[in-house]
Amino acid sequence: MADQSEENGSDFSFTRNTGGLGLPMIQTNKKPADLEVCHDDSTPPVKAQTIHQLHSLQKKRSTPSTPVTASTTFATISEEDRQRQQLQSISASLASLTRETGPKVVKGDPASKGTHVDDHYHVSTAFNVSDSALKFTHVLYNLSPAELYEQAIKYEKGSFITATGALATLSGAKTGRSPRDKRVVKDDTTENELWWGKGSPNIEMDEHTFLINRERAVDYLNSLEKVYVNDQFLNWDLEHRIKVRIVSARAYHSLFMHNMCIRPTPEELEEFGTPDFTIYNAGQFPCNRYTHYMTSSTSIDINLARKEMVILGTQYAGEMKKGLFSVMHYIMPKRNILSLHSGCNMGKDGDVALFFGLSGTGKTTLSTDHNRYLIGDDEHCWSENGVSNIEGGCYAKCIGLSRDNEPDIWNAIKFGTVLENVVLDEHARDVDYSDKSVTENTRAAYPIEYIPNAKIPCVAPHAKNVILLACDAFGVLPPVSKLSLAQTMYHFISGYTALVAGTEDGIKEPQATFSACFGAAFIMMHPTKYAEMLAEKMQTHGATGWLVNTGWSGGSYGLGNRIKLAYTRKIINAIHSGSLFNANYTKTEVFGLEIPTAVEGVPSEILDPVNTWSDKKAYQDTLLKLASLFRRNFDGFMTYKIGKDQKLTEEIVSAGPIF
Ligand SMILES: Nc1ncnc2c1ncn2[C@@H]1O[C@H](COP(=O)(O)OP(=O)(O)OP(=O)(O)O)[C@@H](O)[C@H]1O
Ligand SMILES: O=C([O-])CC(=O)C(=O)O
Ligand SMILES: [Ca+2]
Ligand SMILES: [Mn+2]
Repeated sequence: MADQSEENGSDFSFTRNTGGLGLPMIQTNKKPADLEVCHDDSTPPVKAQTIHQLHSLQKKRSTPSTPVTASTTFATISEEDRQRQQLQSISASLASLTRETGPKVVKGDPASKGTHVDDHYHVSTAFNVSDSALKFTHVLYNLSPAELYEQAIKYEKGSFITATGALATLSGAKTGRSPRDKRVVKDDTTENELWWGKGSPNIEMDEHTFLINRERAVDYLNSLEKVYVNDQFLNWDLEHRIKVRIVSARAYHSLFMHNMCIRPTPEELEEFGTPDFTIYNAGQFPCNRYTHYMTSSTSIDINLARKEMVILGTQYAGEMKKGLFSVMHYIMPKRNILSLHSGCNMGKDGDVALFFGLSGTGKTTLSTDHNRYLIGDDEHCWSENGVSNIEGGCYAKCIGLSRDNEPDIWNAIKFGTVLENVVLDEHARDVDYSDKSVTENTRAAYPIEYIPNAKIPCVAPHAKNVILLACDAFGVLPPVSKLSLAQTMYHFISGYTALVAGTEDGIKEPQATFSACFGAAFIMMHPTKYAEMLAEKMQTHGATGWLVNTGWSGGSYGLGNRIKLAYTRKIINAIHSGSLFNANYTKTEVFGLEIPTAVEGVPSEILDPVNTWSDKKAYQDTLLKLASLFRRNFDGFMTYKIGKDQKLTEEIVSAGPIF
């Protein structure tokens, strides 16, 4: 400290003039009488007799963030009754289906003083006493990010606060979803309603097996000292909002869902009641491979009739996010609302764009746009009311993240954000976003309001542009093309992208992936059901379809390069502004795609990929190869009718490649 000499009441001071050499000389200021007792009485002492009392002074009761309205003051029950009802509801969620007793749940952290089991807010139905009914399961209910940070750091190895304040954590052995372990209960209803068999993501299981896994998860959770419970919402459209409860064993899971689902206000939480859907996440505990249907120690099981999902054997948090998305793909279309694996943003004039695409194609990157309002980055509903985000947060890929390329995402990685599987400096806690040591699928989950231009509530009018993103590692699809409605449907049903298989062991063939509706892993009904709804909505609202290749240019992977993000952004800007709609177009061979002759800010020669390949024969061969992969994939859909008459189906089929 430079200057303390003028501080009030100080007994000693450093002189300012040290002559610039060494430590300053100590001088006494006061008269000898003052020096008899050396004490600082500038502030009164703390009113605490013990260290416990001192600690208890630190915390005060939370107050509601919004004023309690007159109606709720009169209508509601006492605080005590409400707390009891809430615990009863949680206890019911955690109940075994085979025992009459338990579990006993109590609110609060078992580690903290003041949470006693004789607290009057606990529920016990222990008449026939069994061991499991004797113990209490502590419920950590809708904790705040700060509380969850403390829990994670104290109890979950591999949890760290990064230099920018995010919570870095590890998801364990699984660093991505396990689609082959995702099962759906086939009962009399779902047998007819859902898409089963070849190509479908719904692997069947029976009700009985589901109950075995549910019991396993519930017993595991109840055996723990404490569980986390999140009560939250899905879908910003209030008319179609869904209440979800997530029971989990890790603070990481609770904070992830806190960020990803819509966060209720304290008042909404008071009136929460019974959830519409419940997740039991017992991810640390495996399923039993002697159980029927189990093919690994991982099982993610959805039971639509019971409105429940069970997770065993994987801690990857994306299973919860995408499991709920699957559920929305069932509930919403039944209400004639289209669920979409897409990002969404809106311009200042209210023009709305949807960004479809498989993982890694740019939904999050391109919907997060400094010049537009963000509605959401990954999951939406399109209803009569317009477009609404399903979630309350974003889930961005972090590999290669840079401040320059993605400033808004970069800045969102701060206190409250969950950073999965990243590598950080052991001392400074700076994250190295280029490091793939744990996985290539490093991720950041943050509340949507961390993006400065997010629109809250996350709802928008009907879509004007429907942008299909494909990361084409073959390098033959044009950077942008304008699609007819039939072409949009053809490409929507195809759901193409091609990424590179293994980036490490030398150059490999790009891997073509076809995932119907750009999200086959999450749809529940047949793809044509969603396609039909999309066609109807696009027709009604006059939306234009676009195909944007965010992948390779100038050759396939290994020869060419990924299209510069800056160029893709220029293309997207031209779509938003309407200038691309009115541009001049030429038609490509084979795929019959309309490509613009010029886009502002983009070198014209890259707009037709043939120009960027030095080996024209190789280009032609690769183009035909990709076209035949498209045709082979689409064969599986040829027999399905789309829309009210056969005409649209025929148009869609002939909108594919011709060769
Ligand atoms: N031209 C480009 N356009 C879009 N993204 C690009 C481009 N070039 C590189 N990228 C990178 O590709 C990645 C796109 O990932 P993004 O998170 O947007 O995927 P996503 O479609 O949201 O996938 P998911 O559904 O798995 O979340 C980002 O890491 C981005 O930096
Ligand atoms: O679900 C995940 O793990 C990531 C994601 O958004 C996707 O794969 O579409
Ligand atoms: Ca994303
Ligand atoms: Mn996604």
